[in-house]
Amino acid sequence: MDDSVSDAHAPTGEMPTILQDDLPLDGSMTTTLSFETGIPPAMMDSNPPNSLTDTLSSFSSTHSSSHGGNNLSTFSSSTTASRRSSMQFTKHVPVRETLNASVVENADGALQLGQYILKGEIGKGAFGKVHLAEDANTYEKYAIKEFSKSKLRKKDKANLFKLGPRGRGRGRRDPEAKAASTSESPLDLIRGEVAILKKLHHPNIVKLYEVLDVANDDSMYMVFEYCEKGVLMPVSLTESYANLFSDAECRDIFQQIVLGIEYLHEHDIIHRDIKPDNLLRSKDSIVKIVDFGVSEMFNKKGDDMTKKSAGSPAFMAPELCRPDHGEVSGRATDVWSMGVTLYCLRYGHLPYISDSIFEMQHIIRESEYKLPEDEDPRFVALIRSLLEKDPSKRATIDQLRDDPWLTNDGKDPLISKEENTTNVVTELTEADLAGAFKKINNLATVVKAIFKLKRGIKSHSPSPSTSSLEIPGADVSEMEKVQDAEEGISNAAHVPVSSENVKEADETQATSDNLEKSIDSVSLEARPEVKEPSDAKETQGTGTSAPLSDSVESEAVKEEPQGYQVCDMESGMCYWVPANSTKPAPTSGETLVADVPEATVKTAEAPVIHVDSTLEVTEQSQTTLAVKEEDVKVTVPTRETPAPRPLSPGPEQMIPSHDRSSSGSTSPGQLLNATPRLVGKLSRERLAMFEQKE
Ligand SMILES: Nc1ncnc2c1ncn2[C@@H]1O[C@H](COP(=O)(O)OP(=O)(O)OP(=O)(O)O)[C@@H](O)[C@H]1O
Repeated sequence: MDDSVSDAHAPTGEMPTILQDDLPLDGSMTTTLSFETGIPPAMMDSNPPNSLTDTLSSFSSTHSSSHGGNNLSTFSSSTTASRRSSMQFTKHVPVRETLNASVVENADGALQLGQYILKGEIGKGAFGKVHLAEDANTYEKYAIKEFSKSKLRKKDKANLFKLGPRGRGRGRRDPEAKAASTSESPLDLIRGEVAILKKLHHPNIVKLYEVLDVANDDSMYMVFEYCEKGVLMPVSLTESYANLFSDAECRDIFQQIVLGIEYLHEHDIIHRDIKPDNLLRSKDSIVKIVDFGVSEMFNKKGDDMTKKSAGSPAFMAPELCRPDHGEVSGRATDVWSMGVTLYCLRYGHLPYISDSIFEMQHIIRESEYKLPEDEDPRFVALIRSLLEKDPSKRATIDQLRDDPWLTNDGKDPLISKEENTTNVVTELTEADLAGAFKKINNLATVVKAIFKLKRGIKSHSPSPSTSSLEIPGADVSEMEKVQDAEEGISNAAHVPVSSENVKEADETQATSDNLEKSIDSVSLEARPEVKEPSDAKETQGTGTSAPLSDSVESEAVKEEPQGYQVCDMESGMCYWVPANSTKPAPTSGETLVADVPEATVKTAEAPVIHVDSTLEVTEQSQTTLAVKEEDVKVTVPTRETPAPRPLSPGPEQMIPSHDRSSSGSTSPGQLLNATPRLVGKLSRERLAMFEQKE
């Protein structure tokens, strides 16, 4: 190996021992190669060049047209060419893991973490701040993501009652590994992301350099390459982004996204949360795919079938917008999200807009988006092939390679697939996961769980009373068992939809010292009875809680709610709780409210009720968690009543396409059993509301 070629951006300091598993199989550690000329590192391995320059020039001459340079647009010929020359497969530097880091104040009064001088906050993630940092020795800039361990722990607690290997980037593991890890530390939520990022080496994937844990402190850190130009564009549900990209810029950006995703897919990694927010740009305008928090790595080559839903609802593929969706192709869902992203880049707004997750899911499944009449027909064809509702007919990455718009009729082709994907990604192993961080105490042994519900009643005042509460069956091993059964329930994406609900929740959250952003938010919304249009285009309608965008041609007809809808704001998954004559869940007082600390309740008359109270789990035994709280009962399935269905509360109760006549038989018990989540008892006010409605 030629170690003389180094990664100019790699931080200084001792390199850790390189595990076999960290070594790219293709020798990419030896290379600093032009992405434009794209010399495969494998070629370097098999035919070591006499000099790097020789190899570059000879290879370049045979690939001189690989990026065309023929693009007629000013952007492409000037900016793109120079930018591409700086897109490099730099030397693969293994991720360093520092377990006993400290933050100290240096002589200049600045905070310093290891060799990184913290320069200020540049963003906020779900688990903490993002800092701009500078290497004290090289002055190279980095983005350092800070994670609060306590937030992660709380998130993990919430996940105890959810399913499966979920959370931030847990890769799919083999059964043995899964069995071995019956419960995991809060840091496992990041361990999966770190483990995946360790494997990746591509110009369009953000580079993770180091992970630092500060002992006896709440913080841990991930050191990323700095993407100076920030996110591609802000996406809003209410406003259009005015600073639109030109045709050539759009093409250039989308080409880079295609190359990054091709690399991931080729190595059996599904991103699952592609959107402009997760696409940053370096100072050279190189697109960097970030945030592998919900990504998944498949063990079996080509097996991308997943039952998980993840990602932000507005970018979610139609096949994921069904609670009972079963297995779907992860690659196809990424392609859909790429289509939504491209639409945003081109027009500055989303193709499907609603501030209700329910409506969003409905229109994604049933409605069409609008395109300008004078749009380039090549672009129209491309967007249609990406936003194809049938995943089996949706464009594949291979097909995109020859797309006329993307390649500008062949004048601006992509580098070859071989060049793009040569850097081999090795399979994710338990060693990767275990090695990513030092272990901390098993969360399953953590007895005290803080469970908060926000109650800020808009049109109803609370009248608290006190009761002693019990949670039967909150046994972690039992929860593990139901995890698999619950596979169909969505995975928690870390970024909630930017809906009004979320905004309200956020506002309320901001007033609470204790509220933790890290834990999922849940919304309870009134659900209109939906008449499913036989042909979506024939039906005009309004949304449940907000007018839909002009760009949406059809959706549900609104009627008086006959129950309510429970939505996980982060995953976008909703389930329907009927309020019919059988006195279902709400009036029984057994069912509701959330598995997370923050909830809003919507009904037709009282649009939003914030549920706001705090539960403190004070004891745990095999079957019981005792909780003190006002008017709230928290419960999970008991051993005697295992979850009968993989999904809550069963397809016939799931919105929006079920037959309402068949939904009345759902009992609170069924919902409870099928939903191994924390379930709260309704407050008196809330119960009264439902009783009045009946
Ligand atoms: N590598 C980076 N370079 C420059 N800025 C960054 C980088 N990573 C993050 N940021 C900034 O910080 C903001 C928040 O980071 P991030 O996107 O990771 O948060 P998030 O999506 O809420 O993530 P998470 O849920 O993973 O914590 C970004 O919008 C961006 O402005």
